[in-house]
Amino acid sequence: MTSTAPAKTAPAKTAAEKTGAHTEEAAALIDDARARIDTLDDRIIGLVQERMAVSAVIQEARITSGGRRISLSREMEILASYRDALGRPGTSLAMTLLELCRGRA
Ligand SMILES: O=C(O)C(=O)C[C@]1(C(=O)O)C=C[C@@H](O)C=C1
Repeated sequence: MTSTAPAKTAPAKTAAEKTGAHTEEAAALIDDARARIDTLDDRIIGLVQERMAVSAVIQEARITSGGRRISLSREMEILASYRDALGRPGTSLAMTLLELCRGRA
C-alpha cells in the first residue's frame, strides 16, 4: 500500500505581497488597474491575431499573382508610423509585428 503525502498548499498571499503595495488602498487600486491591463492585453492579442490573418491574405494574393511575399516600401511606411506614434520602441514593436505577420525577413 502506498501512502500519500498530504497536499501542500502555499499560504494565501496578502494583498501587499501580490501587488507590492504597502497599504490596502494602494493594493485595491493596483488590483483594479491590473484587471484593466489584462483586458487590454487580451484585446491587443486578439488584434495582433486579426492583423496576422489580414496580412496573410495580402501576402497570399501577392504571391499567387507572381509577386514576392515582402513589400519593403510598405514595411518602411509601417515602421515610420509606429516610430512617429511611439518613438524608438515603436520601431521595435512594428518590427516584431511584421515578424509575426510575415516571418523573419
Ligand atoms: O501590406 C502588405 O503588402 C503586406 O504584405 C502586409 C505586411 C504587414 O503585415 O503589414 C506584411 C508583409 C509585407 O512585407 C508588408 C506588410
